[in-house]
Amino acid sequence: YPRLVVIDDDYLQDLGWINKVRVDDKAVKRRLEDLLSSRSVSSGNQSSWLARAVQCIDLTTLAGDDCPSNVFRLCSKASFPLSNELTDSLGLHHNQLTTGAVCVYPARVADACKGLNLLNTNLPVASVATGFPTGQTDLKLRLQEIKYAVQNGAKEIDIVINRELALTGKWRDLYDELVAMRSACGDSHMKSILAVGELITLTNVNKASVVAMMAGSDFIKTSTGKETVNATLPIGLVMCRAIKEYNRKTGHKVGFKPAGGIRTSKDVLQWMILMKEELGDEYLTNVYFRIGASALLNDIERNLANRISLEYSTAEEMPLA
Ligand SMILES: O=C[C@H](O)COP(=O)(O)O
Repeated sequence: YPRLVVIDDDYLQDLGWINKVRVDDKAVKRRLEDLLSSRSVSSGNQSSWLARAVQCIDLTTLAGDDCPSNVFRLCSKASFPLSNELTDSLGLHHNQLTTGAVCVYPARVADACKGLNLLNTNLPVASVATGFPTGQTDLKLRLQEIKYAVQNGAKEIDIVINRELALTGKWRDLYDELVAMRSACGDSHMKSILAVGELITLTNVNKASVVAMMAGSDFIKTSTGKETVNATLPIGLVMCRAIKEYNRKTGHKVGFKPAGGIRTSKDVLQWMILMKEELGDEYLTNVYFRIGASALLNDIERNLANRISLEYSTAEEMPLA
């Protein structure tokens, strides 16, 4: 594959690597054009790809008016994302398909755990933390927030990185903060949100990805969904290459989570093609691939229903999503 990320041969297993990275923006554009024009999912395979996409969704609600009842509804939807008719059409048992996780604010983690428990579903609860979405609080408070979410039952913590440190090139300080966050997560997985829309250059995206992985992130995640620019394919490609390079140099496999603005079946199929082509089939499973999305499931349901009945339902006909 063409090298998009250039790292000097004499790199060390330390932050010296970061200073030697640059991304060729034109090569990123070319690779994506090539990928999207030469690869597609055949019509006959789209239903199974979309079912797989459902399993990778971190079904998310991150709203100011979240409350126990809508979090319970989210948990129900995550536990039984498709109607019986749709699961039958996919040849699956009714309780065989769930989303990858539910994702909520720290104050709603206990509600989500209770809801999933009532539904008898063994799905992880992911919590955003560290002053999500901006991260603009003291480090001590950000670490306390992680611990609060973990104590309430979150098995995955979606932290936000400190953008000031990234934008001013203080990669060592960023690394130190992330190591402290990793430690606060304990046994829970850490997903590091880079807020790529605020990092200005693809080179910064690559550097932030590498620092986050070096600090022990289980996943790197594009965005909070609250920035002006969220998950885009060029940014995703750069992050995938960082994951690949990191794996090649260290043997560690880090997961990837695009999030923010992924709303249609067409969008998600493009992301899955990117995963398959850049990182391989393992990155089409929810062990290594998650999609942070609040509205995507609705469109997938409508798309699958369309394949059965040849009628594209309205969003209102799938109200729970
Ligand atoms: O992490 C998840 C994102 O906040 C979801 O963003 P979205 O509402 O654009 O799907």
